Amino acid sequence: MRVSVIGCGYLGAVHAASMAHLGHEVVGVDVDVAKVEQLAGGEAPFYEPGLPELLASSLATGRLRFTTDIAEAAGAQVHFVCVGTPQKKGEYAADLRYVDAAVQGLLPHLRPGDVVVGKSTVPVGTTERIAEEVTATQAGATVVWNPEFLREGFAVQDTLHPDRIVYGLPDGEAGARARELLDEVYATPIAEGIPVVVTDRATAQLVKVAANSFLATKISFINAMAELCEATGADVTQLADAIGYDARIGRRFLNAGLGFGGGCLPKDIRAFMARAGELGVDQALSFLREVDSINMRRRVRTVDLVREVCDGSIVGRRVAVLGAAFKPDSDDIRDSPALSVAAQMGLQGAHVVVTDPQALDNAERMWPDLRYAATADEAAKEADVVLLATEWPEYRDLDPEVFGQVVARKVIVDGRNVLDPVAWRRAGWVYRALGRP
Ligand SMILES: NC(=O)c1ccc[n+]([C@@H]2O[C@H](COP(=O)([O-])OP(=O)(O)OC[C@H]3O[C@@H](n4cnc5c(N)ncnc54)[C@H](O)[C@@H]3O)[C@@H](O)[C@H]2O)c1
Ligand SMILES: O=c1ccn([C@@H]2O[C@H](COP(=O)(O)OP(=O)(O)O[C@H]3O[C@H](CO)[C@@H](O)[C@H](O)[C@H]3O)[C@@H](O)[C@H]2O)c(=O)[nH]1
Repeated sequence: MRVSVIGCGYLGAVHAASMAHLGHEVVGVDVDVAKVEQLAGGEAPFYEPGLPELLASSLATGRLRFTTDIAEAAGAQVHFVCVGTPQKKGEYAADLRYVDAAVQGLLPHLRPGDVVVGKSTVPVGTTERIAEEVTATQAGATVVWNPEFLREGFAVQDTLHPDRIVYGLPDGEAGARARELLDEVYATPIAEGIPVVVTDRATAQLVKVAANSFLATKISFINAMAELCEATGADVTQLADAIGYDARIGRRFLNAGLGFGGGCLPKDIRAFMARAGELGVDQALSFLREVDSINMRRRVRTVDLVREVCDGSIVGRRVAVLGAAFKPDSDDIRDSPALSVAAQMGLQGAHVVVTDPQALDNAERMWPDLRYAATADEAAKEADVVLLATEWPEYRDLDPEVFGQVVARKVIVDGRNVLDPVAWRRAGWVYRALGRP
């Protein structure tokens, strides 16, 4: 099938390459000239394991191309909208200007029978508004919502083998026809037995933000327990293991530490709260305000913990921050807890040196005032304190004996609760963590 993918960022680039991999004829469209050139040349514009190989194999089939010209979307039967929906400046609400521009750009190129498939995360009600705009210009086109649940770092695997596929369809013949096309698009994962949940459009939009709200709540729940553990000398990692054995609770997403960041969870829970307010049901989501506060408090607590191990002042202290990305296996620094804490400590007078295996270029662009080093050893040279902020495997696997020779003082704050306190203490380190004695 011929498909277009509008917006080729973390979501769209993987989606475009994956659709070509599944056998479809794909044109990826983006307004960013440099990104399109990179993608067309087979180069991934960001770090995502497996994407360079998928791009290379999909480009080699001749079924995948990239362009900045939206007119080249003409002729595709299915148009995936994958542009960004960031948080508005100074507000909780989502900024829908990119979705609106993408749809406006697409309108003149739609033909009867075309299906516009929203994949971006949008406030409930957006689809219906867009559907009105689309049908006013091209009455024979249909708008559906097919939210995306991929995780960065696992984006290729999650796109090709998702946990579920959700179709938000309009009623009647148009919905039935769109479903046929989507079944054809996802024929391979469907044949693998991936469940397809067919809903109305409002439900599909809500499924996405509900899922992210649940994940954020689970993380903040365990981080709230970490606050209790800090007040009582208990250990949040053991607590998480113990409650996680209960199959109704589950251990995943109960890793306490610096909290959640990234281009999705923080802005999605805020946009959801804003939308609930517009709908007059803000009380229903008032708990998300607490989820957000617990999460942001972890960043403040981390700076305090570093101050504590510096005998009350970080002014002039050398702090090595291991990690800049919002999570391992990604170079994404959007709302990164690691950089947020690094910047705070810098503002408070510490000499901060940040390192990361993949995110240094992005970090330097966004936070030019921080100092950076290529490796953990370089960052930690003569450091008074090391803060593990993003749990990349190379930081989890550091040998405390060897690493101890680099630093000025053997003091480590484990912001992700991934190091073995016994091994680090045995090697002479002062080991501190969030929610752990
Ligand atoms: N990143 C993820 O893991 C992920 C997962 C699921 C859902 N989502 C959702 O997907 C959407 C995209 O997220 P992302 O992380 O890929 O963002 P991103 O910023 O990486 O990518 C967005 C892309 O859209 C392009 N763009 C903007 N306006 C355009 C236009 N008018 N025409 C064509 N291209 C345009 C930008 O240049 C950019 O390359 C968001 O709604 C996000 O919430 C993201
Ligand atoms: O136990 C945990 C699990 C995660 N995190 C943090 O939570 C954030 C988000 O992690 P994750 O959900 O793995 O990353 P994303 O790639 O942002 O994926 C989320 O956001 C995407 C965009 O909406 C969705 O598609 C995914 O399903 C959803 O997991 C990161 O900062 C993690 O460090 C924790 O602090 N503790």
